[in-house]
Amino acid sequence: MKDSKQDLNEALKKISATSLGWNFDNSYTRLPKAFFVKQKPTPVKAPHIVLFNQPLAATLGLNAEAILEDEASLAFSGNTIPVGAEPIAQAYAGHQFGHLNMLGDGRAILLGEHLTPEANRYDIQLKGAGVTAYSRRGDGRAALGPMLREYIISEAMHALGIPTTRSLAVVTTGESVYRDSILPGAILTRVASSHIRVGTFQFAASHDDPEIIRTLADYTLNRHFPECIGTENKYLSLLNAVIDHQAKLIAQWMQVGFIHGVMNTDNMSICGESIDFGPCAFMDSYDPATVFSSIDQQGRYAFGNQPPIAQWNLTRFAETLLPLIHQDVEEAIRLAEKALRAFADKYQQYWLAGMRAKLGLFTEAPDDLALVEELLSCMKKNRMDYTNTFRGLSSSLNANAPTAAQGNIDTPDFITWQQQWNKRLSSQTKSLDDAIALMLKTNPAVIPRNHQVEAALSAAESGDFTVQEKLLEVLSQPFKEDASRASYRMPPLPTAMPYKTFCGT
Ligand SMILES: Nc1ncnc2c1ncn2[C@@H]1O[C@H](COP(=O)(O)OP(=O)(O)OP(=O)(O)O)[C@@H](O)[C@H]1O
Repeated sequence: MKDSKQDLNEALKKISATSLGWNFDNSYTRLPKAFFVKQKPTPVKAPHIVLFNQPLAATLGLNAEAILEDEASLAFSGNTIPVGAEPIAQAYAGHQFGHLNMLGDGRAILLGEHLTPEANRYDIQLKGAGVTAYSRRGDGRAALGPMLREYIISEAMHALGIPTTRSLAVVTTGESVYRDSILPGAILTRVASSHIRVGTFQFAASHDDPEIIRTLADYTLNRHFPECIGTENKYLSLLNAVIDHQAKLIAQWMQVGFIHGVMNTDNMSICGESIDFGPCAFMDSYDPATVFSSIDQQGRYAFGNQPPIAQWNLTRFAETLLPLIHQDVEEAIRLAEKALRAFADKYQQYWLAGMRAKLGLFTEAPDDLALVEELLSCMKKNRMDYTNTFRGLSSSLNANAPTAAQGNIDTPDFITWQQQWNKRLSSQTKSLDDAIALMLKTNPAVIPRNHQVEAALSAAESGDFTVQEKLLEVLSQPFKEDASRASYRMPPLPTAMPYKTFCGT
């Protein structure tokens, strides 16, 4: 992006709409009118682009090098609408902490679907772009801190190899938003394979018309699961595919210690991407009861509850599909229940396969589950750091490791566990070097530590984006380890106050 202070005129506005190279094809707007309302973003006073994701722009096939800073500020604030975009707010419902509500994009506006040169389809959405028909009593806006947080965490998740929506840009608006205090406003450009949520199906099912839900299911099959279309019962196949994707996703979250924090059904994406990074955070010391969100008083969305909550959400999804799965209600329920029961097995398989890799194991042995569970209970008892313990395991095997076995300790239970694990490793035909290599690409050295994220956000709120830029750079290579990154691996001080996250800002 070139730095330019040239004045903006109408001609430039027209260029800005096209010069990025958007290629919109808005299939969602061809759905029945119930699914969305047409809604343009509300222009903001003084848009200024503060973050732009060049690698993601390249993935999307955009001409990011060519765009001027002022053009980008207009384009990513919604002050100009790209040619071909058909801005809408999407309707959806959602079980929020167990209670069903009718929702919809209250502060997000979908510009449209961009087709990359390889014909991959991505939703381009502006989050914080103004009021919509679904805003209820909200102002349609977002504060800078939470949008930067979503940018950091979503990009960190991507670098960890976890399916996720992504962040293309953050623009400050020059306007204030009023929460508990007065905060700077911002807009995030979110990129997603789609924004079809479990809640979108719940919204469709709330209509007394099976054709509405069939239309959404067919649309979803075409867009995300074309391989299911030719099967004997394509709607049951859809249910199975969504269950499978979620089992895999949640297993990946559990392997890196990610706590989503607000797994409401409107925050579960049908295509299996992580979405909505409001109150999420990564766990430091291992404890399945860990909760960071200030509003999750019962621990509904605690770390260890994420797999059963995913199954609960999938059950709500299955309910919406019942009329499509079979004409006979009892048979439909029987088929759906069978599919849902498979979630636990699938999840366990994905999780155990991932945990084996974290321990450098290439083969399967009957005692592996017990080996993993013993390590976790030792970590819990000794309050060991989840990320550093796993990363430290490979250093403990390697006398030439770049750093000391950071995170590992010498309590009798951990030493006994290490002996069992070493025995298990030596039963493999693969070499120890192979095991170490597997572990080093499976166990991240760096995750978005809560205190690092907060430091980046508070610097940004006072106008200094360099802390965030450095953090983003480190997080873009989470498996890399060198002395310059050592401070990013430090857990919070034991004396630090318990960390709290907040959503809805
Ligand atoms: N400031 C706001 N103005 C209007 N609606 C809002 C506002 N904040 C949240 N909402 C709406 O409240 C609902 C729940 O909010 P939540 O914080 O889970 O979503 P979000 O972060 O805005 O959106 P998403 O799930 O798309 O990431 C959503 O329908 C959202 O659009």
